[in-house]
Amino acid sequence: MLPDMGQAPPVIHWFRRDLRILDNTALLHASRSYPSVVPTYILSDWKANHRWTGPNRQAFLCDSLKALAGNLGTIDGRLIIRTGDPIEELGRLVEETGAAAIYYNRDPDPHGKLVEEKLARKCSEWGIECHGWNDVTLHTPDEVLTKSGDPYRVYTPYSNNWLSLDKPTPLPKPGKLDTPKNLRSDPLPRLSHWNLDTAAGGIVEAGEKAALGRLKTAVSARLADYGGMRDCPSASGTSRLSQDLRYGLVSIRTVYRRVHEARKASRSPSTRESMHTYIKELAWREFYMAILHHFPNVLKEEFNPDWRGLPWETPGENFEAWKEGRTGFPIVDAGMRELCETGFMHNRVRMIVAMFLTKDLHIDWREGESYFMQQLVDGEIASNNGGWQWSAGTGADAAPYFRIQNPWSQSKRHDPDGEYIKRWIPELKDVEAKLLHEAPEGNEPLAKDYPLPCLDHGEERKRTLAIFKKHKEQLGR
Ligand SMILES: Cc1cc2nc3c(=O)[nH]c(=O)nc-3n(C[C@H](O)[C@H](O)[C@H](O)COP(=O)(O)OP(=O)(O)OC[C@H]3O[C@@H](n4cnc5c(N)ncnc54)[C@H](O)[C@@H]3O)c2cc1C
Repeated sequence: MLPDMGQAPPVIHWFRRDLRILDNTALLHASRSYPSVVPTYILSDWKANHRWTGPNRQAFLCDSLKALAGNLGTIDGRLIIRTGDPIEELGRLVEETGAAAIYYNRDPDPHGKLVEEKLARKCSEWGIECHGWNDVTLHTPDEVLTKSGDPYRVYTPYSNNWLSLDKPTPLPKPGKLDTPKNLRSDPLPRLSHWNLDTAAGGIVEAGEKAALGRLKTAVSARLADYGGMRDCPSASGTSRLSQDLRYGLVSIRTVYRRVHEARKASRSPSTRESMHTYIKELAWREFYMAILHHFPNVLKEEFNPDWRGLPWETPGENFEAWKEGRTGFPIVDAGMRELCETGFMHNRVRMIVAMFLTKDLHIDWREGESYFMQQLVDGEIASNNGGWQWSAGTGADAAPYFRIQNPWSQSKRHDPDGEYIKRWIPELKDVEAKLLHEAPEGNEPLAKDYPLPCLDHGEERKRTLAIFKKHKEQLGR
């Protein structure tokens, strides 16, 4: 039996990475253009193993969908969940509901874009409208180009241009959605839907309300000293909004606007400077999305052609030790354990562990990129690829290959009292802080049950320089 839909046909809003009702471009347009909206989420049906995701992000997705279903109820909407191929499932839903259009916010990832192209073709076959909106970024990749119309390859000129553009303002909450009754929905998913077992225990709370709470805390208590604290992994000095931006629990317009207004209202030059620094981080996010858009080959190869074909080592025992936080380098191990236990790692430490993997263990950045995608709740293809290629020295505007961070001095500089290290490595809680930032003398481990360093940083640094130099010479550069 067809659902009771009254006279006018409904429209489908296809939720993807915009799991909120406030300031949601496509949802607002759908609700304004049609009297009734079918809010839909299509679950993927891969099982157990995925190269690009894992239990932490899926657990956060499950909880965010649950929160979304609740929020939709407040505006007479009902979340309809289906499972499988999005085009087939949307086609079925169009048939069942007689929907006149599909609305969605565009996905910046290459796979998402292919699906959108296919959907547009299908919608014209089905004789219905198809409306995609930019919502994930403040500016699309094609809005921020050089004077000659080319994509930027370097961050600073990109960000100068990006900062100079007028920013879109947040949109209001939609009115009533009046989702047709009697539509079938699959149940809200649990991890078992993907045959996944358990996720990390320390994942931040999911859902739009929690994300707006984090934004409020960031603006009122963290960003005034962002410039001073953002490199201190033991402090709560950053916004912690990355997973919220990844799933669209809060919109980038709202984040920008709140920070921009707080900055304007502040009389303190250092607060204003800090908030400006924060806004420039939002530009890094869009820079990497623009790189992925214009140069999708970065997912397969090095952005900088000079470094394609470098001889990486086969991952072995040391790769496992890196993943498990057992390398004997306390700052590296603390970061990897934070990742395991919370699905998050502080940015400064991400850089340290990524450089350690590529420059000390000589393991291909793609191995680290994939492992991060499986663990991170905020796993974002563009930022993750950008971060890994930056650390490996192979990416757009990357650290030059010869600037190899020393994990011991990084640790001393950014975690001088060892607070972060001791938080994640309880075996080291009684070790004097200064000993955490240098290779232990002789063959004495820092503590019982904590391993000796798995390598000599000085030696591996020399090897890396030699490998990169030889590769460059072979290319005749
Ligand atoms: C190897 C490596 C892998 C990374 N992988 C990811 C990833 O998968 N997803 C992800 O969102 N970020 C990634 N980053 C960037 C950065 O580490 C995180 O965005 C940041 O730690 C999130 O914490 P926050 O929200 O408190 O950040 P804040 O310091 O509060 O920054 C605010 C927002 O700006 C954006 N941002 C900040 N720094 C960067 C950056 N360097 N590149 C791109 N965007 C940035 C994020 O959206 C972040 O939420 C990676 C960095 C490295 C070095």
